[in-house]
Amino acid sequence: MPSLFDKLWGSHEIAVTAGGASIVHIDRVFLHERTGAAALGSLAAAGRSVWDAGRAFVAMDHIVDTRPGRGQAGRDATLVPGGQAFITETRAAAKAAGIRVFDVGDPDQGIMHVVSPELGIVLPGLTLVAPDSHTCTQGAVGALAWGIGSTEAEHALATSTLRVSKPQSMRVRFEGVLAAGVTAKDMALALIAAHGAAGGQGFAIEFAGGAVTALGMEARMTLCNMATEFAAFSAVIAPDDVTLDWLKGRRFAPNGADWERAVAAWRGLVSDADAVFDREIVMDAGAIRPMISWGTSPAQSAPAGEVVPGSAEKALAYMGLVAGQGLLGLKIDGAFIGSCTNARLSDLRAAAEVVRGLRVAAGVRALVVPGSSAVKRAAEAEGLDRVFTDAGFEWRESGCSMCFFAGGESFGAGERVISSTNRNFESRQGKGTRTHIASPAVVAASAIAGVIALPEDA
Ligand SMILES: CC(C)[C@H](C(=O)O)[C@@H](O)C(=O)O
Ligand code: SF4
Repeated sequence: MPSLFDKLWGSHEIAVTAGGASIVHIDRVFLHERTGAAALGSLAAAGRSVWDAGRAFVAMDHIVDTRPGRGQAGRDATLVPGGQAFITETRAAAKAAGIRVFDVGDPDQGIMHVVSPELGIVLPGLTLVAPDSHTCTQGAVGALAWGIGSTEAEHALATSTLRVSKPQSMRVRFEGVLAAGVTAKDMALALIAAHGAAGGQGFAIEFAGGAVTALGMEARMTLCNMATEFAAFSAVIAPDDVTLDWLKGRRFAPNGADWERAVAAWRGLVSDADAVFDREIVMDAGAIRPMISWGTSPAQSAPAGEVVPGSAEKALAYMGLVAGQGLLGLKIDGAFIGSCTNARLSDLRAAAEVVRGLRVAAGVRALVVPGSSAVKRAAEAEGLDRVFTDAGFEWRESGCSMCFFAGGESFGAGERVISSTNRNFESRQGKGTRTHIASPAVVAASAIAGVIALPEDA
């Protein structure tokens, strides 16, 4: 009868308050330098301490310099004016609290939502919170992971609990088989385009169905990552052999007999056949095409090749588009491959496959920013860095980089950028920058073509 979400919630709910909110046990807290100092600082100022520092982690990712060779500029380098304090204060506070920091220069540094699964910090059946909206990425391994505010992070650090209103449950089933060249990013954009940017609001989503179980682990993270742009509370995928194979041997994952015991428990983390959901959506995976956003919300996305609709004048004006216009063939100024959505090894491989032996079009600024330092090393071991740099891409150090303007670097006003990130909001990648979001392969193809293009046209 219970769904996966019911099982995760039920195993963590400690009490229900008179007002009906739940008190939930929190297994892991992840912080980053943009919001971490606030949480740790007010905790210390209140004279409280971290309940279990061994279950808290900090990643330096949001505002750290990602330009090649940042090491020489010092580990506190940032292009955010006045931003150094975020880095130094977060580091000092974490150190004082005994919390592990994945710092600049550390081989484990990277974007928190990439690093945490990569190291096996997030595991099936756990609850994990972080003051970052894309925390639900980590639900892809079968954990209940969601984004919170700094004040809640302070509370979670101090008590290993949180007060939360129980979300409703939704299952999104992608049935059928994806066509060649269609990715998890396209599945997410198709879902959000069909049901709106607020379609998941108030819901903990379980992604299921044949097209989801057929995804590799990293693609599952892409799908769960985009649940934030669907306004969902969180997203989860039931752990299966794909999950277990991917997690086995990760540094913080259990090993030996502990691993066997854990696996036996994780096998039960599935929705029962007769589980009831507050809402269910079924998507025909076979009908999904490569998606590209045309507006200023991920919901304003359409299959490549379709024309821009006439329903959103403000978004079209911002994007410099007119109704009835096609996106393919539109001239671009920038191409960005990076972020917690699409900068894992499989993403970089897919993009490299497209650019191998080709050159970025004149006038296009193209960048690849690996999601973690480990992804960067693995890509370099395969020679992917050379594939990109030979083609004319910048090959960066890991971090959030130009996924968001607040990282300190940006594209120019009016510039059209195709990006493997998750948000195409106004000024997200620079004041007045026009962002189109798409899969890494489509971004790579467009960089080569100099216009928005599909891999088969690059
Ligand atoms: C800076 C941070 C709080 C923010 C978030 O919560 O999502 C960022 O990661 C983003 O993607 O906009
Ligand atoms: S990569 Fe982008 S979306 Fe992800 S955490 Fe960083 S800023 Fe947010």
